[in-house]
Amino acid sequence: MDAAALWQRYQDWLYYHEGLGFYLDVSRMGFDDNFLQTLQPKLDKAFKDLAALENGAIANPDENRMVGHYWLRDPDKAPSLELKQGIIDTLEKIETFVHKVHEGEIRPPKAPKFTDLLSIGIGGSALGPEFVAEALAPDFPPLAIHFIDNTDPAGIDRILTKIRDRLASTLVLVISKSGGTPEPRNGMIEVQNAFAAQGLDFAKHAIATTGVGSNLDKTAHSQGWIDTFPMEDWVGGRTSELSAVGLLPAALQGIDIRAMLAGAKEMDAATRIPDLKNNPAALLAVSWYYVGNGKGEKDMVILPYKDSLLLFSRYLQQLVMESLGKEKDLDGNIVHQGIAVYGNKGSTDQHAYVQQLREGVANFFATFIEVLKDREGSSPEIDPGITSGDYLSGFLQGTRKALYENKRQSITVTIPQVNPYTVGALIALYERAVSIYGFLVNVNAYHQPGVEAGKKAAAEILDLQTKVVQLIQQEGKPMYLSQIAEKLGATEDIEAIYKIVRHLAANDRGITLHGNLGKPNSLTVSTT
Ligand SMILES: O=P(O)(O)OC[C@H]1O[C@](O)(CO)[C@@H](O)[C@@H]1O
Repeated sequence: MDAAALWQRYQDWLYYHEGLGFYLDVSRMGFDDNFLQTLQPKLDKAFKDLAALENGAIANPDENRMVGHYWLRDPDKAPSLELKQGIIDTLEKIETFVHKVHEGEIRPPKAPKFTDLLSIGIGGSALGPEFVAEALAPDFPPLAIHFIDNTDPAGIDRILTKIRDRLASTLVLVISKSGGTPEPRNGMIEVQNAFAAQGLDFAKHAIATTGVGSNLDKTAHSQGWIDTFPMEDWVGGRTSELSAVGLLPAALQGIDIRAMLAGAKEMDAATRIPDLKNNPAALLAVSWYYVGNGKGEKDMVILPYKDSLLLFSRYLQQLVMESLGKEKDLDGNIVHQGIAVYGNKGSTDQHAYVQQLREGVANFFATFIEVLKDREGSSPEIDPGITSGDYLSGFLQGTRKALYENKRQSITVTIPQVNPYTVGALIALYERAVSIYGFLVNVNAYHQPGVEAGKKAAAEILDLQTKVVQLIQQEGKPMYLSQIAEKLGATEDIEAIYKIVRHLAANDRGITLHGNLGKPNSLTVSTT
């Protein structure tokens, strides 16, 4: 396509939303009118299905749940007065609580005010709060946030060491919808130990966001924690940033949560329009469908040219991959759907993996996230008439052009600046695009059976570990791995047994390995 035709295509397809100051450019995706015509019936159906979803249809058949994250920013859209009131009440409760914490009315027993916030959660109960903290937290927030988002002991130590001197003024927020996920439970217990070691009353520092009636909810109530906040049944983890999950930590950091909700509401209104050219979420979903043949054949590389949006790709990774990565479609056919997502930030990535994007395997499409405003205040000139921001902008344009010249397709999302309003809008945009794409490829975007399988397998390993240790202790003499496996009636699990004892031995857990470490069959295992 020559320059004039490309410029025309750019203008023909440019989406602009005045209220949000938001642009979407899909001109560098190669679809044509023919393709769009073919897809139109599916798209019309997706619009209808999505409207039904927003009206309260059961969209998650195997869990018999509604999917209502859209109602969080527009409670009038909730399908019942009770749900609407619940949303309003939770928001007010968050604001009242946060005000009291900031004013020192809710305070720790041994300090005048809370100074730090330790958020414990994983997946959807961490990625949104982490992304928003990185994007929006003020430089000197009323409470500085820290995250424990894994069961890595060294990772937990790192955070606890960092806040050791301020534990007495740390508010701990445990987030878990199910209230039974092992990683946050482990984090919570480790943090409880750290509080106990300093003679601090953990319960007087702790709050939880969780499903009403969950184990975590029960623990919080029975131990007399400061408060609990509900995570509604109809909000999935990966779409929970604008529920109490994300709003509470954001507000505690001094982020304007009403503006986040307003941005999302405005984007929801824009993406509800059943007309491709006037609906940015549909434009995204259709572009993804086109480029990956409706089978996710191309990876989505997210390139935000703004440091504060660094974690957007990690956030989107869960939203997109946990929603769309499915073995079966809604009719039970094996489809192995999904779109792989990765990314970091520009222009940093240009010095890392953009070389491959331009010249290597063409298995991706890029999404540039452009922010028009460089910084608050004026910029010094680096070269005559040129600022650092001009460089950043130039690098974005240059990379987009270089990719296009090599037949690598791209989308460009442009926002005026990074603020609560635009971040709320970005979250809503991708939530809706994922929903539409899910309907286009006919998968249930609201469950995650694959993750459940991994959790089950992990629980079996821990069960096996208990049995292995008991056996070695009972036998009281060195045993070969094959003997352990046989005695436990677990010959198929010999590799797992080997890895269990190797891990225990590496951590001085009362197990020793003798023999050639490179030849597992030669090893004997005994108590230390
Ligand atoms: O909030 P919870 O119940 O602890 O779950 C955390 C995460 O785990 C998952 O269920 C996957 O295992 C995610 O969908 C969820 O965001």
